[in-house]
Amino acid sequence: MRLYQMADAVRYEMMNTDELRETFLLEGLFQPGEIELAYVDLDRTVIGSAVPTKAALKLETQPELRADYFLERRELGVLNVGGAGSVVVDGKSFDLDKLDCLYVGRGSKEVSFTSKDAKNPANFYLLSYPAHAEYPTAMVKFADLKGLELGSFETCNKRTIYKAIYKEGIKSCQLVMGFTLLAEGSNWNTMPAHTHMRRSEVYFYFDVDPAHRVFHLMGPADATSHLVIADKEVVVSPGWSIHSGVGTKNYGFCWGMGGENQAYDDMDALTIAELR
Ligand SMILES: O=C[C@H](O)[C@@H](O)CC(=O)C(=O)O
Ligand SMILES: [Zn+2]
Repeated sequence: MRLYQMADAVRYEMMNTDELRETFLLEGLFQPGEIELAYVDLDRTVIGSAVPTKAALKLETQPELRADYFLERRELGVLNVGGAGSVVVDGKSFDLDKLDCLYVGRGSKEVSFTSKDAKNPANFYLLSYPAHAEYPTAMVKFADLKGLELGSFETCNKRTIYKAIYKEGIKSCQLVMGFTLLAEGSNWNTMPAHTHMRRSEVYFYFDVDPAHRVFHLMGPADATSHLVIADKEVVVSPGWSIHSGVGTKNYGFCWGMGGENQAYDDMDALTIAELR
């Protein structure tokens, strides 16, 4: 498992492009036939991917966790952004089509991933945090999610927010997770931007056209930087950082958070005019 140590807002100010990318950006996830995992010291986040092809992939415990099994002290969110697949949790199978989301509760001993068609494999995005209690494993289908419409065509930020794991949805200890789809012709996410010191956030960009990129904005409001990112790359956003992006074309992204306070709208809002 790769280990990431987050920089604070002081070190951030001194970092060049390569250092920002090495610290805050995760590349190279979603390898066919593999499970990839990264451990981030901030909020003890584990970020990963599972792309099963012909054989099932098993979520094994990792030496760095010092745990008998992966979810001994953790909970897990799974979002499928690929072809149809299944997640089997302690013998119970959940079928996930594209944009279906699964919560796997603490204490689940065996988790494995399969694809229906190895030629169009499932792409499971994984996000895990420590958990103090067990909540039931539960799935929510994309079709059953009620979208929240935000933004407008005039400001190029028309998008729909789908909340899956949160206070009024699937229950969890600290994980809050959902995804946002940009309308065609809109390219700004999370603008006006915000911070939330109570939670760190992880942005996983998907459905980014291979010829296009998203300019992800980060940093404190008065000292922003950007990371140019391609499809299926992930940015870690500490509580002091804004997290917003503008694509050269529309795209989707999964947002997930760990920390305290699961109220989705617990955000410290910034005006556009405050940004530098
Ligand atoms: O804390 C919440 C998150 O930053 C996102 O949910 C914001 C988002 O998806 C958007 O505005 O497009
Ligand atoms: Zn946020």
